[in-house]
Amino acid sequence: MNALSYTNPAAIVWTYCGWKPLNPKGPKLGFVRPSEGFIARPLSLKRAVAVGESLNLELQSSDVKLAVKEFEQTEGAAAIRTQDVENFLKEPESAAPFVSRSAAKKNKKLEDQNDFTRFNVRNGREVFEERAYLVGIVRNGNDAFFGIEESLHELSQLADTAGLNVVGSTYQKLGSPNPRTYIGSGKVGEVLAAIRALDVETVVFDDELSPGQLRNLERAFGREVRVCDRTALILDIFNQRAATREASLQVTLAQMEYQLPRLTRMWTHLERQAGGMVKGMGEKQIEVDKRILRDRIASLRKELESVRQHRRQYRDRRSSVPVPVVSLVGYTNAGKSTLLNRLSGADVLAEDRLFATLDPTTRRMELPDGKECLLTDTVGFIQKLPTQLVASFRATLEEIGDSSLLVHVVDISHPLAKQQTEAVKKVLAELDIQHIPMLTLWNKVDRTRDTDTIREEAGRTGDTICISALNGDGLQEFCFAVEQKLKDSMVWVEASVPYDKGELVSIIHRLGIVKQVEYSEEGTIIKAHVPLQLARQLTPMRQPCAL
Ligand SMILES: Nc1nc2c(ncn2[C@@H]2O[C@H](COP(=O)(O)OP(=O)(O)OP(=O)(O)O)[C@@H](O)[C@H]2O)c(=O)[nH]1
Ligand SMILES: [Mg+2]
Repeated sequence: MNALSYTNPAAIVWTYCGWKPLNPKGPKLGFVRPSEGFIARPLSLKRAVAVGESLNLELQSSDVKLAVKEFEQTEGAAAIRTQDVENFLKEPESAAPFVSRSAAKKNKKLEDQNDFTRFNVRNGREVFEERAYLVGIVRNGNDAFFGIEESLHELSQLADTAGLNVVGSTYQKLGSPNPRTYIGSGKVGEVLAAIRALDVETVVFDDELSPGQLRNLERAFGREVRVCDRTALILDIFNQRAATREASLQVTLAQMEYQLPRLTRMWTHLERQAGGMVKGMGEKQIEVDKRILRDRIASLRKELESVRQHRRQYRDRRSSVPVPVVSLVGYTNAGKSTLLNRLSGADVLAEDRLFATLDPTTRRMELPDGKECLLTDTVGFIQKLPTQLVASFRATLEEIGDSSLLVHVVDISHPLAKQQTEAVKKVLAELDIQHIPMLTLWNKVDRTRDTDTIREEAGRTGDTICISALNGDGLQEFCFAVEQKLKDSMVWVEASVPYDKGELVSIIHRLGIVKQVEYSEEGTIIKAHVPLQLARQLTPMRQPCAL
């Protein structure tokens, strides 16, 4: 049958694919794929337009009147290339025979394998640069503080960090995400058209997808297209970046917990880099895999606990010399590591990518008055932080609770500086650390245009200092502020330190502000402002303070 005998573009598409009409005379055409006996329902009007557009077919309203109702199984339409259809429409008889979907994919895979230029080195690993397409939604009455464009922009930065090549993006306004496919079915068709037009290999969604949504979207886009969400992307980045045993255990655990309910071909990204591809897992296999996964999760938890125990002991030892700890917190890419490097001469990786730092790094830093403190760099925050990650990294984040001072680093040159600040505050609020004094740094002032206004605003906010970690602007002011804050948080003690504990006296001199020293028969009587932890150590030796 000649496809041109149909006026419905969808029908042309299906016939071209070699499908047979179910009822050639009826207005609502269904089609049967002969080899598989699969019955396709007609395309919706919207979908037909989308498919038609992707095929560059000119649609008349009379053409599409026939195309009604939802069409969910889209595999057939997806395989056709515009050029093929054009050739077919011009010369139906002599056009090249339709290349079956799997053969076309095989060819494409071979092409890919030869495409060595798409292997890039990221985080010391070879990553295949897949072509990615981003999809988000704007919820009506959205109370999120990130606009959709910004959220997608951030998603594209994440994709870039993960080693993907973003070729396009789209979004849809919805009351709430579609429970079956996250976006509406019409939009699914549109994305599918884009997948074909741009040769997309991975579609990344801006929110976490439910296991059902993931499955349905995978089905809609076909097996060769990887469907992935923001969470999977962040987990992927963390996996690539984890350097210490603890971080890599935490990430693996988070990944497995995410993977468990979604056990499909989701995690082929890394396997694909290794040259393999898990495909066509049978139901039974999935059940077996789920059990294996559960067992591994349990043993990982145990291992993680013992690693943490180790670190806790190390930390306890460290706190036996109670040097005040200043923790740098803030949104990812705010400049925390750059600041740490600048102030302590450390050599922590700082780069213009999200999540450069995963492991807390601590360095000694000298303050203007000669006192010292420990400066700790922490993992950056991000909006929509995956819950699995929050849980896994909780222990790392909780260490912030031991600090004497929190320094919130903000990239003030970022257009969304305010929203990022709020997102960080939200995570901090969940950590039960409100009692710790906080200093805010507006970093990257060298990149801002109206520096004076920003400085004025910082002045009004109080406890906010403008700096440039890059060129050193404002760092002296910052150091003085840290010194002042630490002093403010010190406790006044009067203690009689026995002579056999002479080392304590030198610690008090090193960390505290000593006001008076006297020598009695029992020991050194010392009056000083000292950090809280040191005051606790001195408790047995303390004397009642004179009022
Ligand atoms: N212009 C300018 N760039 C800066 C400044 N501070 C940091 N940067 C740049 O910002 C980027 C991110 O800096 P990092 O120090 O890696 O940021 P981070 O907060 O540690 O990021 P994560 O580890 O990902 O959380 C790097 O390219 C830095 O060179 C600054 O004061 N001015
Ligand atoms: Mg960093």
